Amino acid sequence: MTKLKFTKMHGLGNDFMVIDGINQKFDSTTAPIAAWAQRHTGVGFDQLLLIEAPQTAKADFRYRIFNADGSEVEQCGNGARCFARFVYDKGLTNKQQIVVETAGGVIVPHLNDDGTVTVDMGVPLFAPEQIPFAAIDEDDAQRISHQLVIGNDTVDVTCINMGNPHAVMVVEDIDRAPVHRLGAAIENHRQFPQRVNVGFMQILSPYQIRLRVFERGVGETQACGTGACAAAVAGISLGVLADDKPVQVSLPGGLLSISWQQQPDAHVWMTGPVQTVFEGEIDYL
Ligand SMILES: N[C@H](CCC[C@H](N)C(=O)O)C(=O)O
Repeated sequence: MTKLKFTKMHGLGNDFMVIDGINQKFDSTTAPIAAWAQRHTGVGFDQLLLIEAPQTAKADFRYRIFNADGSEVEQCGNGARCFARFVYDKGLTNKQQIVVETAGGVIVPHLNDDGTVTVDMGVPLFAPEQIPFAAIDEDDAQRISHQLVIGNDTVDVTCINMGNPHAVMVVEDIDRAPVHRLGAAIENHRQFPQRVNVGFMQILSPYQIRLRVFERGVGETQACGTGACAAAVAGISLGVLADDKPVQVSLPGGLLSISWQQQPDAHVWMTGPVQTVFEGEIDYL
């Protein structure tokens, strides 16, 4: 039995088990990821982040993301900030601007001098087939907002792909929103063939929102980076948020700043904090 070294990190309470898969053997197909994710009997985390060598010469690294239920997914915004801090602090790079491949596309974190990290999260996608979302008819397929029937409820969601799929709804008061009931129902709704992350957004001003996210494969988290990006893009697209200044997104775990101009191929930029909590090792193989 060998020991697997890992680092526990978080971005606004969205927490991660970070593994250097370059200098250690790690096989994601056999690792007990869901068991390690358990908060009472395992390490406890929302996602496991695996650092690997890049597959193309254009990138510095590849980083893979596994939810607490063991599912591998395309993108993680809070994880991208922790990834950048990890590879720099571990001496795997001396760059402060890092090009990294993910299953959801190439992103570029920038380590800022004040300790925060700014990430170019790429271009948001809206077409149903890009979410993916199974539109009910041709008219539905032309829209970015869709009506979902959930039992006796009908909810309006705006769908954005940030590398991973998001369904965002506007609510009056996120403290009273049925995040767990409706979040679970929408996550597994038949019109989301790959499931979906579900954002509950309360508009405070054209530049400020409160947000709770019921994450695919996890449940409600303290913060969701791609969810904050998706909510800001949804709000700007719906005309309830402005795009001439960053949108301040207040999540249960703290604040993210999201910038996006509503123009073709405009990139989404996210800035927020990172925290390293402890170094650990666990029996493995
Ligand atoms: N649950 C997400 C992955 C993690 C996203 C989140 N932790 C973030 O910071 O973006 C999904 O299944 O697509």
